[in-house]
Amino acid sequence: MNKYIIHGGRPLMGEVTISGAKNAAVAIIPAALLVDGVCRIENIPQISDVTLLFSILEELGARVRVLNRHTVEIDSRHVHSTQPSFELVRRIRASYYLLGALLGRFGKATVAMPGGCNFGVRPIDQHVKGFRAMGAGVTEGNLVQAVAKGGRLTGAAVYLDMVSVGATMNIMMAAALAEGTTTIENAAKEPHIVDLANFLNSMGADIKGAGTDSIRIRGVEKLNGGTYCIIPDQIEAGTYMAAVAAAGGRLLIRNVIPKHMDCISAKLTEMGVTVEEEDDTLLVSRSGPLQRTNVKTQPYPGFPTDMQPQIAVVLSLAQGTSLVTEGVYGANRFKYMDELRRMGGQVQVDGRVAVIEGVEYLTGAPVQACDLRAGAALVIAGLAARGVTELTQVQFIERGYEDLVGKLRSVGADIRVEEIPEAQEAEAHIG
Ligand SMILES: CC(=O)N[C@H]1[C@@H](OP(=O)(O)OP(=O)(O)OC[C@H]2O[C@@H](n3ccc(=O)[nH]c3=O)[C@H](O)[C@@H]2O)O[C@H](CO)[C@@H](O)[C@@H]1O
Ligand SMILES: C=C(OP(=O)(O)O)C(=O)O
Repeated sequence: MNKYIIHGGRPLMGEVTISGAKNAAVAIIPAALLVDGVCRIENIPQISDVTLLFSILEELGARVRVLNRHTVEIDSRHVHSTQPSFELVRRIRASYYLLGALLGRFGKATVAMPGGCNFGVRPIDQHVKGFRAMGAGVTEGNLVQAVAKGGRLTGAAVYLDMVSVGATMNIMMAAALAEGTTTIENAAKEPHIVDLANFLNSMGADIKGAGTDSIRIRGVEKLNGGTYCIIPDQIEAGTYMAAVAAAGGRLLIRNVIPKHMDCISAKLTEMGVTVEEEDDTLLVSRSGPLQRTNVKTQPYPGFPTDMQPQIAVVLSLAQGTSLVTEGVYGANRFKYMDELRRMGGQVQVDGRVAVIEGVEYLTGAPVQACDLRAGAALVIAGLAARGVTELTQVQFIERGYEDLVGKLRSVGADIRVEEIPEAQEAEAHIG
């Protein structure tokens, strides 16, 4: 296991290039199982969730050929299993997409309940409701088993009880090869929903309305191979923006879709950060003091929950008192606040609301990542803090950020990876 050692207090200066979007890639890779041909996928981020999905697909019989750092070819013509192994599936959230993809293509799937960041219970009842509406029999337990009546799903009208990214994408996948038309109402509108629809359409699907709250999928007989390039990662870009806001400096962020960043740019601008947009870049700088503001996380185009910990760290350094309301998950997404307190953050959590009294500076300390974005937020805190921060449990960060340490080092951050000796690791586990 590794840890990150961060010497804080250096402004970030230079350029950083954003990788492909994690939450698009982790849907598009399983969606390649729907394709009876070869998909060439470009701009794949090099993150551990992606590596794990490749292993799962290979185990099912798909051929995954890595062409270069960011391009793969997936050939799903010879898939021979619809039951990925429990051990692999339970490590990531996105494995729920295996259900929609396998059920859509082969009429059956047996998949363990997914893992991912632990924010308390993360049910998949809306996914299951959609599959059942489309004529699947579904049994739930540690394993979710789904079988389409007559071997093929039938198009249906699905109204989601809450806006769910996962359910919208999973139902879209299942419906792509169903008999007839499926509609999803109250659908999620995140950029990765549109990206998945574009991927499937480029392979021959007939999906309209992605990016609105009403999506219509006309089932087709077959999807053929093709080439697709994944969108840039909104949250990775937002994380670098938050890092400049907290540590100061001036960063040119390349390979972004500025429209996707509006919800984050608007908040940072309110706080006194300068954000200048060009075609596919953002120039972000902060020299003066940070101003307080309130943030509430919401489905897109609202402020993303996956940026909540990072913005909270920035607000912990702003003048005055800010409120951060977690509108998508519950208080469990505030677990990292204990670690921020160790660094001198003045924060209190009351249910879904965190009250943040800005402090003049944070102080480096030994802290632990409890999930992916919490880990990224603590890196940002470490970059801005006085002194040295030692961050452990960084495997969470590596689930979703490609080479975070290398990219930060290239813009002047003093951060390095250190291996934790086995003896120390064992001690930490006993403690
Ligand atoms: C792999 C992936 O893309 N993960 C993202 C996805 O997670 P995920 O797809 O799990 O998130 P959802 O949008 O489904 O969840 C939104 C809310 O709805 C609830 N819910 C969801 C489905 C369901 O069947 N029943 C139910 O009650 C969830 O508990 C949560 O409170 O979107 C989240 C919200 O943008 C992001 O934080 C995650 O990074
Ligand atoms: C919550 C996240 O990921 P996952 O849903 O994969 O756990 C995230 O990307 O912030």
